[in-house]
Amino acid sequence: MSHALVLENVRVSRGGAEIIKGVSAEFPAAGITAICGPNGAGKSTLMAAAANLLPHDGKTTFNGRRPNATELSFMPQALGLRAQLSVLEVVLLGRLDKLGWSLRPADIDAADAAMAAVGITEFAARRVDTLSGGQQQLVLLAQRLIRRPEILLLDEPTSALDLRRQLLVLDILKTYAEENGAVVAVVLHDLSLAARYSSNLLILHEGRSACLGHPSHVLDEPLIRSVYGVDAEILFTSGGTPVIAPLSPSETPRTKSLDKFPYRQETNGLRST
Ligand SMILES: Nc1ncnc2c1ncn2[C@@H]1O[C@H](COP(=O)(O)OP(=O)(O)OP(=O)(O)O)[C@@H](O)[C@H]1O
Repeated sequence: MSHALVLENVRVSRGGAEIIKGVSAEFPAAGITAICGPNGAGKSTLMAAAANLLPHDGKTTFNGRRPNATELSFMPQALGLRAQLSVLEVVLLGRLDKLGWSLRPADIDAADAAMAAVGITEFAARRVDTLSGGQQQLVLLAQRLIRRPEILLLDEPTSALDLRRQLLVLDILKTYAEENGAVVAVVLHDLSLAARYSSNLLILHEGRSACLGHPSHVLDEPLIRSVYGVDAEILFTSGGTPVIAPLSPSETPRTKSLDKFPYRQETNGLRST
Protein backbone atom coordinates (compact mmCIF):
# COMPACT_ATOMS: atom_id res chain seq x y z
CA MET A 1 0.00 0.00 0.00
CA SER A 2 1.65 3.26 -1.00
CA HIS A 3 -0.10 4.90 -3.92
CA ALA A 4 -2.05 8.13 -3.90
CA LEU A 5 -5.69 8.39 -4.89
CA VAL A 6 -5.78 10.87 -7.75
CA LEU A 7 -8.86 12.87 -8.70
CA GLU A 8 -8.70 14.61 -12.06
CA ASN A 9 -11.22 17.26 -13.01
CA VAL A 10 -14.07 15.50 -11.22
CA ARG A 11 -17.49 16.92 -12.05
CA VAL A 12 -20.79 15.79 -10.59
CA SER A 13 -24.26 16.97 -11.53
CA ARG A 14 -27.38 16.20 -9.51
CA GLY A 15 -30.95 17.34 -10.03
CA GLY A 16 -29.89 19.32 -13.09
CA ALA A 17 -27.26 21.35 -11.23
CA GLU A 18 -23.51 20.98 -11.30
CA ILE A 19 -22.49 20.25 -7.69
CA ILE A 20 -18.79 19.46 -8.16
CA LYS A 21 -17.29 21.79 -10.73
CA GLY A 22 -14.01 20.27 -11.77
CA VAL A 23 -12.03 19.23 -8.69
CA SER A 24 -8.52 17.87 -9.08
CA ALA A 25 -6.69 16.62 -6.03
CA GLU A 26 -4.24 14.00 -4.86
CA PHE A 27 -4.88 12.13 -1.61
CA PRO A 28 -1.46 10.78 -0.62
CA ALA A 29 -0.83 7.42 1.02
CA ALA A 30 0.35 7.08 4.61
CA GLY A 31 -1.53 10.09 5.94
CA ILE A 32 -4.93 11.66 6.39
CA THR A 33 -6.49 13.96 3.82
CA ALA A 34 -9.13 16.12 5.46
CA ILE A 35 -11.96 17.44 3.31
CA CYS A 36 -13.60 20.49 4.82
CA GLY A 37 -15.95 23.23 3.71
CA PRO A 38 -19.30 24.81 4.49
CA ASN A 39 -22.63 22.97 4.39
CA GLY A 40 -23.58 22.22 0.81
CA ALA A 41 -20.05 22.77 -0.52
CA GLY A 42 -20.06 19.28 -2.04
CA LYS A 43 -17.92 17.27 0.39
CA SER A 44 -20.21 14.22 0.54
CA THR A 45 -20.83 14.39 -3.19
CA LEU A 46 -17.11 14.48 -3.97
CA MET A 47 -16.42 11.63 -1.59
CA ALA A 48 -19.22 9.48 -3.07
CA ALA A 49 -17.87 10.19 -6.55
CA ALA A 50 -14.34 9.29 -5.44
CA ALA A 51 -15.77 6.03 -4.09
CA ASN A 52 -17.37 5.52 -7.50
CA LEU A 53 -20.85 5.50 -6.00
CA LEU A 54 -22.08 8.45 -8.06
CA PRO A 55 -21.89 8.98 -11.80
CA HIS A 56 -19.32 11.66 -12.55
CA ASP A 57 -17.08 13.08 -15.22
CA GLY A 58 -13.34 13.15 -14.83
CA LYS A 59 -11.17 10.40 -13.40
CA THR A 60 -10.41 8.82 -10.06
CA THR A 61 -7.35 6.60 -10.24
CA PHE A 62 -5.24 4.58 -7.87
CA ASN A 63 -2.02 3.13 -9.15
CA GLY A 64 -3.02 4.33 -12.61
CA ARG A 65 -6.47 2.72 -12.73
CA ARG A 66 -9.88 2.92 -11.14
CA PRO A 67 -9.72 1.47 -7.59
CA ASN A 68 -11.69 -1.74 -7.14
CA ALA A 69 -14.11 -2.74 -4.39
CA THR A 70 -11.56 -4.71 -2.40
CA GLU A 71 -9.10 -1.82 -2.36
CA LEU A 72 -11.55 0.91 -1.42
CA SER A 73 -13.90 1.17 1.52
CA PHE A 74 -16.34 4.04 2.00
CA MET A 75 -18.16 4.98 5.19
CA PRO A 76 -21.11 7.29 4.52
CA GLN A 77 -22.43 9.92 6.91
CA ALA A 78 -24.00 8.28 9.96
CA LEU A 79 -27.47 6.92 9.39
CA GLY A 80 -29.41 5.09 12.08
CA LEU A 81 -28.64 1.36 11.91
CA ARG A 82 -31.87 -0.59 12.04
CA ALA A 83 -30.48 -4.08 11.39
CA GLN A 84 -31.51 -6.73 13.91
CA LEU A 85 -27.96 -8.00 14.11
CA SER A 86 -25.45 -8.06 16.91
CA VAL A 87 -22.53 -5.65 16.93
CA LEU A 88 -20.15 -8.56 16.29
CA GLU A 89 -22.21 -9.65 13.28
CA VAL A 90 -22.25 -6.13 11.84
CA VAL A 91 -18.50 -5.79 12.28
CA LEU A 92 -17.92 -9.18 10.65
CA LEU A 93 -19.92 -8.02 7.62
CA GLY A 94 -16.85 -5.96 6.83
CA ARG A 95 -15.34 -9.22 5.63
CA LEU A 96 -18.46 -10.46 3.87
CA ASP A 97 -16.58 -11.14 0.66
CA LYS A 98 -14.22 -13.48 2.54
CA LEU A 99 -16.66 -15.20 4.90
CA GLY A 100 -17.57 -18.84 4.32
CA TRP A 101 -20.21 -21.09 5.91
CA SER A 102 -18.16 -21.22 9.09
CA LEU A 103 -16.26 -18.40 10.69
CA ARG A 104 -12.49 -18.61 10.69
CA PRO A 105 -10.69 -17.75 13.92
CA ALA A 106 -8.81 -15.06 11.99
CA ASP A 107 -12.09 -13.27 11.18
CA ILE A 108 -13.24 -13.39 14.81
CA ASP A 109 -9.82 -12.19 15.96
CA ALA A 110 -9.90 -9.30 13.48
CA ALA A 111 -13.39 -8.30 14.63
CA ASP A 112 -12.37 -8.53 18.29
CA ALA A 113 -9.28 -6.40 17.65
CA ALA A 114 -11.24 -3.77 15.73
CA MET A 115 -13.95 -3.60 18.41
CA ALA A 116 -11.29 -3.28 21.11
CA ALA A 117 -9.49 -0.54 19.19
CA VAL A 118 -12.59 1.63 18.94
CA GLY A 119 -13.75 0.74 22.46
CA ILE A 120 -16.94 -1.22 21.76
CA THR A 121 -16.00 -4.69 23.02
CA GLU A 122 -18.63 -4.48 25.76
CA PHE A 123 -21.34 -4.17 23.11
CA ALA A 124 -20.27 -7.18 21.01
CA ALA A 125 -23.40 -9.20 21.78
CA ARG A 126 -25.82 -6.23 21.82
CA ARG A 127 -28.21 -5.64 18.95
CA VAL A 128 -26.81 -2.80 16.93
CA ASP A 129 -30.18 -1.03 16.65
CA THR A 130 -30.19 -0.57 20.44
CA LEU A 131 -26.97 1.49 20.44
CA SER A 132 -26.63 5.25 20.51
CA GLY A 133 -25.68 7.18 17.38
CA GLY A 134 -22.06 7.57 18.46
CA GLN A 135 -21.77 3.89 19.40
CA GLN A 136 -23.18 2.93 16.00
CA GLN A 137 -20.63 5.18 14.32
CA LEU A 138 -17.86 3.28 16.10
CA VAL A 139 -19.38 -0.06 14.99
CA LEU A 140 -19.32 1.08 11.37
CA LEU A 141 -15.73 2.22 11.71
CA ALA A 142 -14.71 -1.16 13.15
CA GLN A 143 -16.52 -2.81 10.22
CA ARG A 144 -14.54 -0.74 7.71
CA LEU A 145 -11.24 -1.33 9.51
CA ILE A 146 -11.47 -5.13 9.38
CA ARG A 147 -11.61 -4.93 5.59
CA ARG A 148 -8.09 -3.47 5.77
CA PRO A 149 -8.65 -1.36 2.67
CA GLU A 150 -5.87 0.43 0.85
CA ILE A 151 -8.18 3.42 0.48
CA LEU A 152 -10.50 4.39 3.29
CA LEU A 153 -12.94 7.24 2.63
CA LEU A 154 -15.02 8.37 5.59
CA ASP A 155 -17.78 10.98 5.52
CA GLU A 156 -17.90 12.75 8.90
CA PRO A 157 -16.82 9.72 10.97
CA THR A 158 -16.64 11.81 14.15
CA SER A 159 -19.93 13.70 13.81
CA ALA A 160 -21.69 11.78 16.60
CA LEU A 161 -18.69 11.32 18.89
CA ASP A 162 -17.74 12.98 22.15
CA LEU A 163 -14.43 14.83 22.52
CA ARG A 164 -12.38 11.86 23.67
CA ARG A 165 -13.72 9.54 20.99
CA GLN A 166 -13.16 12.10 18.23
CA LEU A 167 -9.47 12.05 19.13
CA LEU A 168 -9.46 8.26 19.54
CA VAL A 169 -10.93 7.74 16.06
CA LEU A 170 -8.59 10.20 14.35
CA ASP A 171 -5.61 8.68 16.16
CA ILE A 172 -6.69 5.24 14.92
CA LEU A 173 -7.11 6.49 11.36
CA LYS A 174 -3.76 8.28 11.33
CA THR A 175 -1.98 5.21 12.68
CA TYR A 176 -3.81 2.98 10.19
CA ALA A 177 -2.72 5.20 7.30
CA GLU A 178 0.88 5.46 8.47
CA GLU A 179 1.39 1.81 9.39
CA ASN A 180 -0.23 0.43 6.25
CA GLY A 181 0.71 3.08 3.72
CA ALA A 182 -3.02 3.51 3.16
CA VAL A 183 -4.90 6.47 1.73
CA VAL A 184 -7.31 7.82 4.34
CA ALA A 185 -9.62 10.73 3.48
CA VAL A 186 -12.03 12.13 6.02
CA VAL A 187 -14.77 14.73 5.73
CA LEU A 188 -14.60 16.92 8.84
CA HIS A 189 -16.35 20.10 9.91
CA ASP A 190 -13.90 20.77 12.72
CA LEU A 191 -10.99 22.72 11.26
CA SER A 192 -8.97 22.27 14.47
CA LEU A 193 -9.15 18.50 14.11
CA ALA A 194 -8.38 18.78 10.40
CA ALA A 195 -5.30 20.92 11.06
CA ARG A 196 -4.17 18.65 13.87
CA TYR A 197 -4.51 15.30 12.15
CA SER A 198 -4.24 15.80 8.41
CA SER A 199 -1.14 16.02 6.29
CA ASN A 200 -3.26 17.18 3.38
CA LEU A 201 -6.24 19.51 3.53
CA LEU A 202 -8.78 20.06 0.77
CA ILE A 203 -11.24 22.85 1.41
CA LEU A 204 -14.23 22.84 -0.88
CA HIS A 205 -16.24 25.96 -1.55
CA GLU A 206 -19.29 25.92 -3.80
CA GLY A 207 -18.14 22.77 -5.56
CA ARG A 208 -14.59 23.92 -6.21
CA SER A 209 -11.28 23.46 -4.45
CA ALA A 210 -10.50 26.56 -2.37
CA CYS A 211 -7.17 25.14 -1.23
CA LEU A 212 -5.19 21.91 -1.21
CA GLY A 213 -1.99 21.15 0.65
CA HIS A 214 -0.50 20.73 4.09
CA PRO A 215 -2.74 22.58 6.55
CA SER A 216 0.17 24.65 7.85
CA HIS A 217 0.74 25.91 4.32
CA VAL A 218 -2.78 26.47 3.07
CA LEU A 219 -4.95 27.29 6.06
CA ASP A 220 -5.02 30.92 7.04
CA GLU A 221 -7.40 33.49 8.40
CA PRO A 222 -8.29 35.22 5.09
CA LEU A 223 -9.13 31.82 3.57
CA ILE A 224 -11.42 30.94 6.48
CA ARG A 225 -13.09 34.33 6.18
CA SER A 226 -13.67 34.02 2.44
CA VAL A 227 -14.89 30.40 2.56
CA TYR A 228 -16.90 30.38 5.79
CA GLY A 229 -17.77 34.06 6.10
CA VAL A 230 -16.44 34.27 9.67
CA ASP A 231 -13.39 35.79 11.23
CA ALA A 232 -11.22 33.24 12.98
CA GLU A 233 -7.88 33.09 14.67
CA ILE A 234 -5.39 30.28 14.26
CA LEU A 235 -3.86 29.70 17.67
CA PHE A 236 -1.61 27.14 19.25
CA THR A 237 -1.88 25.56 22.66
CA SER A 238 1.23 25.43 24.81
CA GLY A 239 1.65 21.87 23.55
CA GLY A 240 1.75 23.08 19.94
CA THR A 241 -1.70 21.85 18.93
CA PRO A 242 -3.38 24.14 16.39
CA VAL A 243 -6.78 25.53 17.32
CA ILE A 244 -8.98 27.35 14.84
CA ALA A 245 -11.08 29.73 16.90
CA PRO A 246 -14.02 31.29 15.05
CA LEU A 247 -15.04 34.70 16.37
CA SER A 248 -18.54 36.05 16.55
CA PRO A 249 -18.79 39.71 15.49
CA SER A 250 -19.16 40.76 19.14
CA GLU A 251 -15.92 39.13 20.25
CA THR A 252 -12.62 40.95 20.53
CA PRO A 253 -10.04 39.50 18.12
CA ARG A 254 -7.84 38.00 20.83
CA THR A 255 -8.10 34.87 22.93
CA LYS A 256 -5.82 35.49 25.83
CA SER A 257 -5.27 31.96 27.11
CA LEU A 258 -3.58 30.82 23.91
CA ASP A 259 -0.55 32.02 22.01
CA LYS A 260 -0.83 33.15 18.44
CA PHE A 261 1.76 32.32 15.84
CA PRO A 262 2.26 33.18 12.17
CA TYR A 263 0.83 29.85 11.04
CA ARG A 264 1.61 30.13 7.35
CA GLN A 265 5.24 31.01 7.92
CA GLU A 266 5.93 27.59 9.39
CA THR A 267 7.70 25.54 6.77
CA ASN A 268 8.27 22.33 8.63
CA GLY A 269 4.75 21.14 9.30
CA LEU A 270 2.70 22.33 12.21
CA ARG A 271 4.44 24.14 14.97
CA SER A 272 5.46 21.68 17.65
CA THR A 273 7.15 23.66 20.40
N1 LIG B 1 -29.75 14.04 -4.82
C1 LIG B 1 -29.54 15.34 -4.95
N2 LIG B 1 -30.21 16.07 -5.87
C2 LIG B 1 -30.00 17.39 -6.02
N3 LIG B 1 -29.10 18.08 -5.29
C3 LIG B 1 -28.40 17.41 -4.38
C4 LIG B 1 -28.57 16.02 -4.16
N4 LIG B 1 -27.74 15.63 -3.18
C5 LIG B 1 -27.08 16.74 -2.81
N5 LIG B 1 -27.48 17.80 -3.51
C6 LIG B 1 -26.98 19.18 -3.37
O1 LIG B 1 -25.60 19.16 -3.62
C7 LIG B 1 -24.96 20.13 -2.82
C8 LIG B 1 -23.80 19.48 -2.11
O2 LIG B 1 -24.31 18.52 -1.19
P1 LIG B 1 -23.32 17.69 -0.27
O3 LIG B 1 -24.16 16.77 0.55
O4 LIG B 1 -22.26 17.09 -1.10
O5 LIG B 1 -22.70 18.85 0.61
P2 LIG B 1 -21.75 18.74 1.88
O6 LIG B 1 -20.61 19.67 1.63
O7 LIG B 1 -21.43 17.34 2.19
O8 LIG B 1 -22.71 19.38 2.97
P3 LIG B 1 -22.89 19.12 4.55
O9 LIG B 1 -21.71 19.75 5.22
O10 LIG B 1 -24.15 19.86 4.85
O11 LIG B 1 -22.99 17.64 4.79
C9 LIG B 1 -26.01 20.71 -1.89
O12 LIG B 1 -26.42 21.96 -2.38
C10 LIG B 1 -27.15 19.72 -1.98
O13 LIG B 1 -28.39 20.37 -1.80
